[in-house]
Amino acid sequence: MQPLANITPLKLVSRAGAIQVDGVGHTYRTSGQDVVALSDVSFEVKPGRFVVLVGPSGCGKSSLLMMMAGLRRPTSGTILISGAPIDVPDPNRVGVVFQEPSLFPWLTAEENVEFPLTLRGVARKERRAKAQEALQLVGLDGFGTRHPHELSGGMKQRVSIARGLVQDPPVLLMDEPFAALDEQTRMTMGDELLRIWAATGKTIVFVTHSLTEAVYLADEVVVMSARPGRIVDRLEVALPRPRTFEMLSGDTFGSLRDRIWRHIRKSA
Ligand SMILES: Nc1ncnc2c1ncn2[C@@H]1O[C@H](COP(=O)(O)OP(=O)(O)OP(=O)(O)O)[C@@H](O)[C@H]1O
Repeated sequence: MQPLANITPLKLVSRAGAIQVDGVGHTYRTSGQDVVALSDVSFEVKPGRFVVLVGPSGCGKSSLLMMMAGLRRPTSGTILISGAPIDVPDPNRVGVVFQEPSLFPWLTAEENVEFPLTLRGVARKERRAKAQEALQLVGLDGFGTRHPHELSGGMKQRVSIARGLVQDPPVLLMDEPFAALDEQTRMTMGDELLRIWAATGKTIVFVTHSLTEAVYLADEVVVMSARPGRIVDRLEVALPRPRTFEMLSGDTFGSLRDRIWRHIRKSA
């Protein structure tokens, strides 16, 4: 009989929030010619990590995010979210925030946040309670009855983040969410996002063109080549948390940003 010490204990590991991208490629078939956007992209994200994707314009970052959100099918390879394939959007597993907040102008902030729950037929009282909780999380307590035109750019993006979080998905995908904001608001929103991330423990995959934003936010930066996008580097950001403004001028920060820039310059 096998001695007990040699038996590997069965590990009950929760895969909620884990992302596995395996050999993913994507080709857009247009009437003129095929556009190979991505080729053989593989990486894993452990639950609760903050991963930032960077790469030259047109390298396929948004396409990759759309596939991770179930909004597009890979031409090759597989994507697992929380251990299962993602073939169609599933707001219970993945929340998505885009560059433009894309709020309905005729709905209040609260109603915009509630919208995914309204689509699912959730009762009004429960919808309202969840929307208020999400608005509180993004720092918009008391602004629920305002319409989008009564909110600043940063506040609108907060509403959009609250909408992405309202169904409490373990994964949040963010495609250049702060790109349209002025620099000061963008910095503040970065800190706000880190606060929300720390409070919720979500897995976040965040796309940006800003190398400073990438290093400031990330546990890990994944660098992609020019189209067809492939992964050319993965950098662990070994800066302590909470991140602070002072870190931006430190040597560690500078050398990480330089390393990313060297890849991007080579690809451009
Ligand atoms: N619907 C489409 N039909 C044809 N080609 C497309 C389509 N969408 C994207 N592409 C092409 O696929 C490539 C990747 O596009 P994608 O938007 O994913 O890149 P990106 O890295 O997010 O770009 P950017 O950083 O400029 O936002 C680009 O060459 C783009 O022109």
